[in-house]
Parts: sequence; C-alpha cells; structure tokens
Amino acid sequence: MSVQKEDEIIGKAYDSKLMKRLLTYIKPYRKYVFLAIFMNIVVAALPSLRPVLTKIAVDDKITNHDYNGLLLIIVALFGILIFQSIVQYFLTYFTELIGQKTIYDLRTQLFAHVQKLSLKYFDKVPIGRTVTRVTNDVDALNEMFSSGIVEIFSDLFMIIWILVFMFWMSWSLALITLAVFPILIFATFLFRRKVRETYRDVRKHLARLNSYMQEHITGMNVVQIFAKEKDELKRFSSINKDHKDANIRSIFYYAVFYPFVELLNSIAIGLIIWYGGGEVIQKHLSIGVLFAFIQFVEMFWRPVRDLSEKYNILQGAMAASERIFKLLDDNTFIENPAKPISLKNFKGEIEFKNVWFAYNPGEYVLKNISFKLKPGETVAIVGATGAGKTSIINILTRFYDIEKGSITIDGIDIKNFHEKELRKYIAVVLQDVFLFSGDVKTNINLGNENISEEKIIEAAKIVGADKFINQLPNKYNEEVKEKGATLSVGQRQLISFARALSYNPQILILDEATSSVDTETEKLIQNAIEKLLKGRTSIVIAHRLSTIQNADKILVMHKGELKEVGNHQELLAKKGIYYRLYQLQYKDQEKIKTN
Ligand SMILES: Nc1ncnc2c1ncn2[C@@H]1O[C@H](COP(=O)(O)OP(=O)(O)OP(=O)(O)O)[C@@H](O)[C@H]1O
Repeated sequence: MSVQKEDEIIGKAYDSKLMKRLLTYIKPYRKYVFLAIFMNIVVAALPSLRPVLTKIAVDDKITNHDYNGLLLIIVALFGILIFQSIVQYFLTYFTELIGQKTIYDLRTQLFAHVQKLSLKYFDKVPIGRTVTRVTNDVDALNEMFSSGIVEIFSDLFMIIWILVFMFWMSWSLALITLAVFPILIFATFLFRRKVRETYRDVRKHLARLNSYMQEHITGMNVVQIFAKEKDELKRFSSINKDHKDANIRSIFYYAVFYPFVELLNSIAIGLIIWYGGGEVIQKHLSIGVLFAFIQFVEMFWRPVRDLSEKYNILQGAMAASERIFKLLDDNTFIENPAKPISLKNFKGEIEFKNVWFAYNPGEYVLKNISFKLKPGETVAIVGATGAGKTSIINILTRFYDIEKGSITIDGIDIKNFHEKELRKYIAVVLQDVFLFSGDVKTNINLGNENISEEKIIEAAKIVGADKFINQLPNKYNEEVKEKGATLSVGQRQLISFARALSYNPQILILDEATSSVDTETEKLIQNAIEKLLKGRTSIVIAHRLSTIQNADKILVMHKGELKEVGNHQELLAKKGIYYRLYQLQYKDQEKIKTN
C-alpha cells in the first residue's frame, strides 16, 4: 500500500485485535484505570440524584410548606455538587495521567524502533510520514486513552442511571421520553457515515499539506534562487483550499447534527409536558415527578450526544493505531548474528570477494566486486556519478546487506559482527556533513562521555579546526544551529573530521566533498585528511588529486563494475578509463597546483 493511501485509511471504529494490542499499553496502569472507572460510576450517578431531590422538594416540602425540609434539600443539592466537583477533579487527573503515561511509553518504543530500522526503510518511507506516526498519530491515541475509554464508561453509566431512575419514577413518562429515540439513532447513524467520509478527506488533504510544506521548506533555497515563490504559493493555496473546504464540509455536518439533537430534545420535553401535564391535571401524577422528568430529559441527551463524538475519537484512534502498529511491525532490520564475534587484535584488513549488491531486487548496482586492503592502506575509489562508489561504503558499514559474495574484516565476514561492534571499528565522514543542534563540543563527541573535553580539543587541534573554533564567541560551547546553518562549508567539514578523529576508529571511510572552498581552507582540509588517513585502513571516495596520488590503490568504478585497480602512475600508463577520467576531471586541479 502506498504511504499516501496509508494516511487515508479510516477503518473501523472498533477492531478487537487492535484494541487488545492497545490495551497492553494501559496494562501497567490498570490500577488507575479501575480507579477512574469506579469514580466514573459515582460521578455518573450523582447528577441523576438531582431530579430525584427536586421531586421530593416539590411534592413533599413545597406543597406541605416545610421550609426546614426545603432548606435541607437545598443543602443536599449543594453538597452533591461540591462532592461531584471533587470527584471530577481526581477523575480528570487520573484519566490524563493514564493517557500521558501510555503515550510516553508508546513514543519511546516508536523512537527506539525507528532508530533500529535499516536505511532500506527510510528509502521507501518519506521522513514526514514517520514523524507523523510518532507525533500526530500518537496524539490521536492519547485522546482515546485519556478521555475516550474512560468517558465512554461514564456516558454509558449515566444513561443507565437515568433510565433506572426514570422507570422507577414513572414508566409511562420514561417510555414517552424514549419515543424520539429511534429518530435519534437513525440521525446518529447518518451523521457518523458522513463524518467518516469527511474525516478521511480532511486527513488526506492534511497529509498533502504537510508533505508539501516539509518539502518546500527543505528546498527553500532552490525556490528562492529560481524566484519560484509566486508559483509555489499558488500551488500551496490550492492545496490549502482543498484542506479548508474539506474541513468546512465536515463542520457542516456537525452544524446540522447538533441543533437537530437539540430539536429532538425539545420535542421530548414538549411531549413530557403535554402528556405529563395532562396526567398531573387528572391527578395521576405528582407535579414533582413532572419537574424531575424535565430535568432527566435534558440530562439524558448529553451522554447520548457525547457517545457519537466518542465514536469519532475511537475511529481516529483505531486508524492511528493501525498505522503505528504497521511501523512497529516493520522489520526492515539488519540481522545480527546469534553469537556475534568480537575482534581481540584488530589489524584492519578488508576484503571484498565477488560482491553483488542491489537496492531493489534484481537491479544490481555493484557487480562482482573484489579487492583487498592491507592494514593501514588507503584506497581511493573513483568513477563517474552513479558508478557505485557510495554503495561500496553503504555495504561495508552494513547500512544495506549484500546479495552475493562476502566482505571480510581481518578474515571474518562482517555478518558475524554485531552491527554496533562493526560500526565501532569504522568512522564515516560524509560529503554532506550533518551537524546537530547543540554546541560545537557535543557535535564532535556526539554526546559520548568517554570522549573527554581534552580529547575533543586534541582532535580539533590535529585536524586544524581549533583555530576557527577559538575565534567563536563561546569557543567549544558555541551553539550550533540546526544542520550547522551558522557555519561555513569548510568549517563544518573540519568539525566532522574532528568528530571522526575523536572516535579514533581503526577503519576510516571518507566521502570527500566536491564543494570548492577557499585556498586557505582547502589547505587545512588537505592537511586534515592526511592526518586522518595516517595509520588506519581507509577508503576514500576521492575528488582531490592529492588524495588520489597518495593512495596505495585506486579502484576505478564504471557502471557498478570494478574496471581498473592500481596506483596513480600505473593507471595513467594503462591509458584506460582512469586516464580519460584524469584528463577530464583532475588535470585542472594539477594546473591549479602548479600555478
Ligand atoms: N537508496 C537507493 N535506492 C535505490 N537505488 C539507489 C539508491 N542509492 C543509489 N542508488 C542507485 O545505485 C547506483 C549507484 O549509486 P551510488 O550512490 O553508489 O553512486 P556513486 O558512484 O556514489 O555516485 P555519486 O558520485 O553521484 O555519488 C545509481 O544508479 C543510483 O541510482
């Protein structure tokens, strides 16, 4: 099912399988749930006592001119109200507590799960959808866990209590009150059907609105540089209008349904006054009962109307939980071995043996790749765009698993390591440096407390980042904005080098940035790279001629195949793909160097 479609599911209002699974989240807090249900029974019964007391006041006290008795009834009524407010306070507190605690657990579980998912999952699901699961969808459940489930009990109890008291006082008037009930049920049925349709529409348009916003904020620089603001605003306005119209349609049904329920309520009261009044005149009924019934009818309608609203909450929650569970059941994981191996004496030898790899089944992007790297060697991978360079990195780090062949480190297949262990050996510096919001320090050690401040500064000094960091107003404590927006490209790269170095990995993977920086920064970066590569087995997707010339080996990739292997001089002498690539891409760099 497409993700778009997934957002349009509205499903059933009640699905026992989903509900069973949802209830497991409340289980740890069941004592609060029972307490809340008990308080609900009490709270639901209290309002029904009011008409009963009114009847006593009218029939026994007022007609008999019993002022003291009347005062007592008023005190009792007041007492009930106070008591009801107190119980209501605790009830609200406990229901919110249940809701908040359960969604806290669920959110934590979701985030932990998302972190474990392999990159394959993120290839197929847009980020916005995953974020929606953890935020909006979980919120929909909050409403159900807190008010939903518990209040359904309260509404049902209230209806039961009112019915009990009504039939106890006068069964004929009770039946008259219920006369309009079939119409109400029919109206509710129609209302629910219409609201369900509009609810789906609103969701669909909201999902479109969100993804449009997200995409355009991310690509704001492209929008602005090509002066596309007007066109984009036009498109956005049309999506926004669809969303608004869908909402207005849904409000229309609410606007019709609620007054209609009020109308039915008034008709019921009219019937009571007409029939009950006649009974009072004929002295078959006391006036107090008539008063009580008018109150009962007014009270009766609220929980009935609320129940149809609860239906919507339940429906939204069921659909949300279906989407949440789908994410929780997504097992796009990298499988870890039952008995993972840990290397004692790490040497750092890497070997690819006849490796075949495809992102999508059957579409091989790496074909029969074999090469060997001795400990401490540096290999540079070169090739045209789309040749498969990044894919080699992706499979060595096990972001993806290979189809055929083997990759070994010190003779051991990487599938025999726990993925965490494997990634402990390797540090990756990507072309697109990702900085998190926080300070410079935590962007270097990524919050790892084993990497002390001294080590951070030492790493920054070695790669030559400390000079610019020391010029920042707060030095290592300087705040870094989201994605490092306040730093230059070169500065971001230097920080990422310091990050890699502070982790002191045995294997280093480096995707050299192609972006041009000023000569001074370029020199800094080249120096930093040299220091980073020293003494470790390194794989570099190389764009700098200096890196390539210093590499022990160069792998020349072409359309997923390894076409040539050798060092710079050997490959030039061959006059093959590398030679042509050199003429096209790297010669200019040499010219700049010699100038
Ligand atoms: N996540 C993915 N899902 C499906 N196909 C992918 C994915 N990533 C890359 N590819 C495809 O795999 C092939 C190799 O891509 P790769 O990123 O390894 O190339 P590259 O040599 O690193 O290119 P560049 O120099 O442009 O970064 C390309 O045809 C690309 O379209």
